[in-house]
Amino acid sequence: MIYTCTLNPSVDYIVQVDELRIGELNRAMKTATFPGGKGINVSRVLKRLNVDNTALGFIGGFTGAFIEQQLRQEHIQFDFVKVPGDTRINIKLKDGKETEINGQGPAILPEHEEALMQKISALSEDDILVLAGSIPSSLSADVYHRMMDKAKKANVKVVVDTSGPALKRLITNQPFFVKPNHKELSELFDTSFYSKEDVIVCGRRLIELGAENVIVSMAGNGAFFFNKEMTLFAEAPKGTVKNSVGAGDSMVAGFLAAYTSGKSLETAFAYSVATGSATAFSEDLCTKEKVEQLVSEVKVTHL
Ligand SMILES: Nc1ncnc2c1ncn2[C@@H]1O[C@H](COP(=O)(O)OP(=O)(O)OP(=O)(O)O)[C@@H](O)[C@H]1O
Ligand SMILES: O=P(O)(O)OC[C@@]1(O)O[C@H](CO)[C@@H](O)[C@@H]1O
Repeated sequence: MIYTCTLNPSVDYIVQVDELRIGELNRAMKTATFPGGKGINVSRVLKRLNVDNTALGFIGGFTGAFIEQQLRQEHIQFDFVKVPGDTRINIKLKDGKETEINGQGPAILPEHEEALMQKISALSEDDILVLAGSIPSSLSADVYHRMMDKAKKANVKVVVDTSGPALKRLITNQPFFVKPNHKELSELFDTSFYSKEDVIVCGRRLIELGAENVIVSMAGNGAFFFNKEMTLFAEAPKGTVKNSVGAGDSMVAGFLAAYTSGKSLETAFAYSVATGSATAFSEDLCTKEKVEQLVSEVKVTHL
């Protein structure tokens, strides 16, 4: 079973305005509300790709109830730890550009953290654990590290989709799969990228540091795949971007859906890119039909 873990889920409130005027009254042309948070997005896309999974994490209040209700409607299993306080609301403002304001989220108490750790300890070999998203400020920065230790003791494969110091700390713990975008990768090595070769150098360094499989996404400019045996590149399919929120999470889901169904790593990489673009070209997260349609457009080359 695949388990996703979202320490700080969100209700994503999408607000579309003609032109955002700071300091003035803006009237929305369109609004929408989605259950969000990186792990929850991975869960939703996996389910759309017919992969059963369970969403873990912390949830609370009326916003938490909304997320649970939406997941129930989509027949996604969840086993959240309930916390006092409301799950955050993240505002995604669209006026041709995308401006995001992510909330803080409720405080997590030690007993809640312990309850989640117990769920992680109960995972077993053949399970995959996806650790995705930011760490709430009330938890210590090494929380993912401790979760990963528990999971690895039980031979659980761990997938990491986070950034900054948390990502740096986790790489040496040999995650099965990580998916930074090019900006997160350059920040990780405190450098700037001027060419694709620069990206390749840092991508390969993640493998040397311990990651088993790495995808580095570069939005419309395609993506790289790295492991000990190969380096691959894929162009992103062409299309009109409607929403990039969750495109990266969709890549994680696409890769895992293909990999767990026994496809080769090359094919899983192509699925990953197709799934990311299928979400980028959709209002909400992608559909399976859109992914199937785009995957034939993704040409993978060995470098
Ligand atoms: N302009 C685009 N054209 C085609 N595909 C795109 C475009 N932007 C994003 N994608 C698809 O989405 C994937 C992930 O995009 P990106 O590199 O922005 O990841 P990310 O920053 O992790 O995303 P997120 O917005 O979810 O944080 C890309 O690899 C690509 O498949
Ligand atoms: O604040 P974090 O945890 O870094 O990111 C949260 C978030 O921006 O990521 C998802 C898209 O990847 C959204 O659903 C959600 O609002």
